[in-house]
Amino acid sequence: MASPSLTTQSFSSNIVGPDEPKLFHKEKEDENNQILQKNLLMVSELPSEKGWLSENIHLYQGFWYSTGVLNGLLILQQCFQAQPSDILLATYPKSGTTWLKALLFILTNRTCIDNSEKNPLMTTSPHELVSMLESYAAKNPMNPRPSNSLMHTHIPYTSLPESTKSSGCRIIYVYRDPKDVLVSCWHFVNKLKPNEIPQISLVEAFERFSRGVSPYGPYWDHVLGYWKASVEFPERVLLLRYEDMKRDPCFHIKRLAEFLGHPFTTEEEAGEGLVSKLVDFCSFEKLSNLEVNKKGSHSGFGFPVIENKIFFRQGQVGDSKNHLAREMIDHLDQITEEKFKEFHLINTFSSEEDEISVCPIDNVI
Ligand SMILES: Nc1ncnc2c1ncn2[C@@H]1O[C@H](COP(=O)(O)OS(=O)(=O)O)[C@@H](OP(=O)(O)O)[C@H]1O
Repeated sequence: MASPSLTTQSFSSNIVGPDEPKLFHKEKEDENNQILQKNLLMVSELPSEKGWLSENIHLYQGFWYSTGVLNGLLILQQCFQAQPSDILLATYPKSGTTWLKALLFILTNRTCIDNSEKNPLMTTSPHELVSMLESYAAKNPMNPRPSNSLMHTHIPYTSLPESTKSSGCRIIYVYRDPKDVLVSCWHFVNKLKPNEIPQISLVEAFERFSRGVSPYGPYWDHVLGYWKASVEFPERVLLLRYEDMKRDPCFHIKRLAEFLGHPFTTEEEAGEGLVSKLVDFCSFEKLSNLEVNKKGSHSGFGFPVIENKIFFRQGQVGDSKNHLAREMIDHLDQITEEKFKEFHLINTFSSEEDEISVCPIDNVI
């Protein structure tokens, strides 16, 4: 039997609709601008560096953010109210967000998994179905809570709004080999950037990523924040690793369902049951080949139009070996070892790297 849905799905947004009186629009716009101005003043006093795209990024509470994201984060810290039934997916960028958004959406709406129009994932990007909190808050500063209880953020654990910790809401954190994260992020940023902005080279991206100066970086502190929380509050924070999920997705989906308090039934787990259907539907091959993800677009991250296809590239473990030189790989592995050693997260990525053939350094662009 299918388990009940965990979320009340409503695809309406909290943005003022077209029927609202013009005056209301104007007042709302003025209020939004006041909040923005106040936050910008605060941001202007923070340490800044050149970002991966054209604009500067700022150091706030030990992590780097673009101005728009930081504005969203400040709004969330000021007034976001989490509910105990909320489910928050947290990730460092390019660690499996799109995949987990799709999986969690289906997991919490188990009745609608099929290839018909009734399944929202057939026609809508996972990024539209599961809102990113900081981006939503920047657009809706007076009411920064999306209507769905399934939400996503890239914000590090230590900077999350207090209510996400005190409410007891569930947090699922996915992390991935930092070398693959760097390469995925570099490809993404260069696809996202407007034509008039020059590309960031991989060497430059590597240098900044290694120093921790990357969007929401340092990567290592990001992972450790959630790792520590999962050790302290295992009933509230679940850590998943992209590579483990690729190896045995069914096993980890079952873990996920149990963590959310809605384990699968024996029937759902068996053979071609719901678990394997769900895993197949959310696989890279299936999702990336849906019409909506090949041809569709949505707005977000401060961009009016983002093509859905740029969230799907290869979906493989270890692609970084095709881009990074041996020296770069060794350097990133060394940082990972130093940072993670005392927390027993050491060498979690070594098995993928044993038989790698790597790019000569001169070939890295
Ligand atoms: N369904 C599925 N299964 C496995 N892997 C997938 C899936 N969908 C997307 N991807 C790969 O995930 C990478 C994008 O990361 P994110 O989704 O975290 O990006 S973002 O933070 O939301 O921008 C990016 O990784 P790379 O291919 O290495 O660049 C995507 O290809």
